[in-house]
Amino acid sequence: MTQNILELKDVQKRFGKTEIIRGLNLEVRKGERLAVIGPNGAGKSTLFHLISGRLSVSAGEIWFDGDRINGRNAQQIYQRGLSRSFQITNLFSRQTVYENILSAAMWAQGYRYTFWKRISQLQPLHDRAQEVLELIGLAARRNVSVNLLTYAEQRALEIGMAVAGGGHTILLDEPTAGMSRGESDAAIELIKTVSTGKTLLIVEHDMGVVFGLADRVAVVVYGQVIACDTPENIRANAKVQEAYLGVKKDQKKGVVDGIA
Ligand SMILES: Nc1ncnc2c1ncn2[C@@H]1O[C@H](COP(=O)(O)OP(=O)(O)OP(=O)(O)O)[C@@H](O)[C@H]1O
Repeated sequence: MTQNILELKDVQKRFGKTEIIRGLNLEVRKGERLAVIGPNGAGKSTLFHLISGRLSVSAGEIWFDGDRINGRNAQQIYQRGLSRSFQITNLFSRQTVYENILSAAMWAQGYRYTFWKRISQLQPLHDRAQEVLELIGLAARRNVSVNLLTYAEQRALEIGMAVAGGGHTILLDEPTAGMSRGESDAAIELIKTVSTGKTLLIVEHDMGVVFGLADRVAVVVYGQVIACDTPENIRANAKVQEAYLGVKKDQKKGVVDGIA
């Protein structure tokens, strides 16, 4: 029997009068790697904000690990085991790599940054921060200010901060955006490593990353999931090819082959 770790039931999100998420249903299985793809503006990031508690739903239900989580705040959801990536803009750019990882681990435990001095006594959090540093390959950059890291290193740090809290489910929003092919390949390996034994949801535009990582792919178009299936079946799905790309297969075959 398949166990779902996350379920979205008829979720809606409006900004003012504009409906962005329009009755979205999605089931995520425990331990799977699920990629969320779709055209620009389809609502993928909004969907992640709803799941992680950064935004509240206008209607519908979100269930995570047996609990209804819509209505709970981001930290409560994080503490239940759902970690999401921090954007670069959320990193403390003048703090070191280590301090950023430690801050993320602290936040997951419910500490605020003002507890900084007392945290030196909290050895388990330091141990966790060191473990994550090694996991993401930044141990040698431990004491470097974040603003001196390369772009790829900053993205790796974001992933590290997402997993620092030890959540069993990880949300990553476009973790390879702006990377070269080589950097993306390294990021795929890193994401595989950090998500081993966990559930992963990833919003991703790069189809090489999607097909290199995902067990299943959910296609979001105009605020709804129009298909959720294995990469092979998504590749062959005519509805996806038309709706996702907005073209008929014979009109733009090369591009369709690109996604497929
Ligand atoms: N806070 C907000 N207020 C009003 N409109 C918003 C807000 N956040 C997002 N939107 C709108 O919702 C729509 C979906 O945005 P979202 O960022 O979720 O799409 P996306 O699928 O992640 O797009 P992309 O692939 O380009 O990142 C867009 O039209 C966006 O302008």
